[in-house]
Amino acid sequence: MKITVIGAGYVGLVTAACFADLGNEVLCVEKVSSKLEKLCRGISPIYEPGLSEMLQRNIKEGRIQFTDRIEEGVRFSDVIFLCVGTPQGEDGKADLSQVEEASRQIAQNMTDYKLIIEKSTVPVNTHQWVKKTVKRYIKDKSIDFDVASNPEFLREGSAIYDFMNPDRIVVGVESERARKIMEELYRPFTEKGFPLLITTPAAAELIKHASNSFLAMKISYINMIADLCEKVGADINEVADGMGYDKRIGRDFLNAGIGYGGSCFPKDVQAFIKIAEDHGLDFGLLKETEKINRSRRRKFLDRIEDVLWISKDKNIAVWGLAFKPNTDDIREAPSIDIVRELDRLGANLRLYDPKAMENFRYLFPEKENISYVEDMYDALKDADALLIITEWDQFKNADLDRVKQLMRLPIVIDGRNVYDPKMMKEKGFEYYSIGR
Ligand SMILES: NC(=O)C1=CN([C@@H]2O[C@H](COP(=O)(O)OP(=O)(O)OC[C@H]3O[C@@H](n4cnc5c(N)ncnc54)[C@H](O)[C@@H]3O)[C@@H](O)[C@H]2O)C=CC1
Ligand SMILES: O=C(O)[C@H]1O[C@H](OP(=O)(O)OP(=O)(O)OC[C@H]2O[C@@H](n3ccc(=O)[nH]c3=O)[C@H](O)[C@@H]2O)[C@H](O)[C@@H](O)[C@@H]1O
Repeated sequence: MKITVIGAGYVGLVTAACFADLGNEVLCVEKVSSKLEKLCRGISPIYEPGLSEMLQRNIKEGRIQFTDRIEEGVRFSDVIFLCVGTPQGEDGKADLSQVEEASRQIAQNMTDYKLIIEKSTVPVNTHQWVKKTVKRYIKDKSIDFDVASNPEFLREGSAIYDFMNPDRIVVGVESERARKIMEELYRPFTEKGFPLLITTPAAAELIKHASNSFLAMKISYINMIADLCEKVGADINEVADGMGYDKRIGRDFLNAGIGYGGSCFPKDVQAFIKIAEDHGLDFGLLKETEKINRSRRRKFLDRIEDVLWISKDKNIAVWGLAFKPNTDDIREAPSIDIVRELDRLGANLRLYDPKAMENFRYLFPEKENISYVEDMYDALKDADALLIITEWDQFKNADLDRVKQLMRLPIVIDGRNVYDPKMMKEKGFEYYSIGR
């Protein structure tokens, strides 16, 4: 099948690469010239495990191409995925200007039938607005078109695996024609037994926001339990394991820590609160979810101040800047608030992340008290404390004897519960983690 993907970000690029890898012919439209220039040279502008190799393979075999010309994208195929950004806008509402712009551009270039598929996360009933916009801007009003909702559930860091092995595929359609195209598109998945749910577009849009908000709520819930564990001397991991064995609860997303970040949970929870509000409902549960999440970063900073007494002039090593492991994405990462505050307090910070340092440097350029190191152990020389903010595997597998040897003081403040407290104590560390 021929497919057009608009927007080559984390979702668009993975969608384009995976559909190409499944044998489709894909044209990906990206308006940012620096990204496009890289893509045309076969270089992924983002880090996502396996993505570069997949892109290169499919470029070589002629199944994927890139352009910045939307008219080319509209001409190329009848199936157009909208994978543009829907960032947080004013008052926490989703900013839909990229969706509106792309819908308008598609309409202005349409000369025959198109199926426009929202893959971006959008508020319920956005498909109505996309339809209205296309109807307004289309030149030939007799041209038929459909709008479908096909939310994406991939996680950064395991995006290709998630896309290729979905728990479910959700497709919201209004016409038989659209349903048939979507079923054909996802046949390689349904043939392997992955479930495909056909719903209305409104239900599909809601499923996405409801799922993300539920997962965020699960994280805030376990973080509250972690606080309780600290008060009563229980271990949050034991509690989470004990809860997780119950199939109705499940162990996933019960990892306590410094809270969720990333480009989606924070903005999607906010947007869902606003969506409810727009329909006269007070989603207090999600407001609390958000409040708990925000307080995690402050709590971690308070812990640092409690342990070090004064952060000023202390040498602090920071391991992990990305909002989660296996990505270079730092959008809404807890590291941002933590580094900003420690910088304000006058600490000397030596930062390390396997993939996210380039992005972090844009926000925090190197200066007298902020430096970046290429080797995680170099961050530790004469350090008064080590902070762990992202649970990359290389931190889990660190040579702890070497860590201790390099540091001035063997203090580790771990925001992601990477190590076993008993083992750390035996090794002579002063070790602080979450909920244990
Ligand atoms: N990042 C993630 O893990 C997931 C994101 N989503 C949702 O998918 C959507 C996209 O997210 P990301 O890929 O993270 O965003 P992103 O910001 O990384 O990518 C969006 C891309 O679209 C491009 N773009 C915008 N308007 C365009 C236009 N008119 N023509 C051509 N290119 C255009 C932008 O330049 C940008 O490169 C959002 O709604 C997000 O909530 C859903 C599931 C997972
Ligand atoms: O809509 C989206 O963009 C995506 O949002 C999340 O994916 P993502 O943000 O990429 O990564 P997650 O693995 O969900 O982690 C999000 C944040 O929650 C934190 N987290 C996750 C799990 C956990 O148990 N505890 C916890 O603090 C992570 O550290 C991270 O900061 C969802 O998991 C995806 O299903 C969804 O498609």
